Amino acid sequence: MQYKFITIEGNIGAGKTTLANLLAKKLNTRLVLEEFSDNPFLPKFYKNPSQYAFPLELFFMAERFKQLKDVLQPDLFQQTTISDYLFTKCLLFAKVNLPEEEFKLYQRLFDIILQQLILPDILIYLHAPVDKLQSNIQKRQRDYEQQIPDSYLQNIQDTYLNYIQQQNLITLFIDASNADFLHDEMHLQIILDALNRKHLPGITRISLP
Ligand SMILES: Nc1ncnc2c1ncn2[C@@H]1O[C@H](COP(=O)(O)OP(=O)(O)OP(=O)(O)O)[C@@H](O)[C@H]1O
Repeated sequence: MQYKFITIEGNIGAGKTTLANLLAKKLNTRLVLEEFSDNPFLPKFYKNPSQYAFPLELFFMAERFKQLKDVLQPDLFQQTTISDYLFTKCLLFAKVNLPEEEFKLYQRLFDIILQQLILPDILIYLHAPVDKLQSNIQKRQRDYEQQIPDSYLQNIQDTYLNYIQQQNLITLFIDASNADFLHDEMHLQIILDALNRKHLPGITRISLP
C-alpha cells in the first residue's frame, strides 16, 4: 500500500467508522477510531449549544491530539494506519459552533498543536446529502443526536466542502448517496481499487453505482 496514513472524513452519519473498520480489516492495517462518546460535553452541547460549545471543542481537540500523537510517531517502518477522522475536523466544527472571538482563540491553539502532527497521505471524503445523513442518524439511535437540525448538518457540510476545496491533500471525494459498504462488496472494492492507484494532490471524484 503506497499510502501509509489513510484518513476518512465526512459529515455526521456519513459512514466513516463503518468504512474505516472494513478497510482496516481488508488491508490488515492499524485502526484509529474517534472516541467521541468519551466527551462528557457532547450530550450537554446538543441540549444547550451556546453554553457548552467551547469546552466541547477544547475537549475534542485535546483528546484527538493525544490519540494521534501516541499512534503516529514518525517512524520509517511505520505500519499503515487508517483513521476515521482528520485532526482538522476540530477546527471545522469549532468554526460552525463558536462565536468569532472564541473561534480566534481556538484557532491559535489549533495552529500550534497541528504543527506537531502528521497529515494523512490520502483523505477519503464521504459526501452524502442531508436527508441521507438524517436517515443514518435516526437508524443508529444515539439519544442526544435525534434532534439535529438540517441546518446544522448543512453548515457542517459547507464547512467541510470549503476546506477540502482549499487544501491540497490527495482527496478521494466519494459520492456516498447510495453507499452501502457493509452489504455491497462492489462499493468496498471500488475504494480498495482507488487506494491502489496513484493520485495527484487535490480532488479525485469517485461515484458508486
Ligand atoms: N468538534 C466537534 N464539535 C461538535 N460535535 C462534534 C465534534 N466532533 C464530533 N462531534 C459529534 O460527535 C458525534 C460523532 O460524530 P462523528 O461525525 O465523528 O461520527 P459519526 O457521526 O459516528 O460518524 P460516521 O457515522 O460517519 O461514522 C456526532 O454527534 C458529532 O456531531
